[in-house]
Amino acid sequence: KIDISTNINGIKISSCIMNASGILCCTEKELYNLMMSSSGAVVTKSCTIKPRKGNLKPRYFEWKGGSINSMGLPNLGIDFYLNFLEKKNSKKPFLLSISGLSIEENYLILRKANISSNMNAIELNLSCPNLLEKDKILGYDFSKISDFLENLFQFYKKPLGVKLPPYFEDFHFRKMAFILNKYPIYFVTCINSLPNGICIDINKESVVIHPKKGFGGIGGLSIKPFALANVRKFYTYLRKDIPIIGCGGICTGKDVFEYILCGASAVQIGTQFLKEGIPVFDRLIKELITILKNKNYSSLNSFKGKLNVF
Ligand SMILES: O=C1NC(=O)NC(C(=O)O)N1
Repeated sequence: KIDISTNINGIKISSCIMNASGILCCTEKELYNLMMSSSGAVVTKSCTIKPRKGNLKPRYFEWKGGSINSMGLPNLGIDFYLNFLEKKNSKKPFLLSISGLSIEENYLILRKANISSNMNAIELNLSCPNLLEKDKILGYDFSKISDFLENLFQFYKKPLGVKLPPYFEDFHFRKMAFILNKYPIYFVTCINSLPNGICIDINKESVVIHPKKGFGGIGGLSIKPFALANVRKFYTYLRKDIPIIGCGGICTGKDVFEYILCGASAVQIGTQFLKEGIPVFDRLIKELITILKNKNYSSLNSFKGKLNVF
């Protein structure tokens, strides 16, 4: 019997494969579909204090190498998601993603969330690259994050994980891990999209998305090597009791296996979920189980983090 369930700091997740925040997880129907699907958990669209329309369209584009997006956090507002969580009657774990446009807005949202009992954890998005109102990704401002988390954990005592942007230099991984290791961080999700790429349509000789002169977050196949590296680095530098959720370019069961091998305890599916829809979860589960069977592994712990290096 192959067991692909996982445990994120006490949150038991039946299957280690779930959706990534932002993909088909904004409206009541989308959340209901995810709740009834084989996704191990439901991660909601990052929300703000008020509903938000998001950036002008076209704001999403796919090509064989992945996706580019500048959605701009379109969402139904924190009250909608808290209300949905109160009403839901499913046992499936929910990660409520939040992304205030300012530190103060994050406090406001978290104070509201502090009252709700029906979510399993917050996924604090520190890495949205597509906000016209801001020129900096919070995840790259180490001193601001440090102050923010210091204040946040004075009043927020419920399970809370963070969603990080990609880092590229060892010094940055060490710096970020040093900050996170000071706090009761429930999990770390690596990575959000690669910020500010552009894709071009040579027929029109133009960019393919409207906002920010065509610059947007890159997701899908082409970012997997960077996402795997971020999982591996944080697995190396974070406290051993902080589980890592891998995200970025997962298209097959083999990709899921690679993330667990790097140290991830679970994975999130973004671009491929948007391309394939709800059936992606059953396909990835089947493919992962086949790989574990062929390798004679009975659970994720048989090989989690055991990446060989030369
Ligand atoms: O955190 C985010 N990452 C993205 O790639 N896009 C969305 C968005 O723009 O709403 N947010």
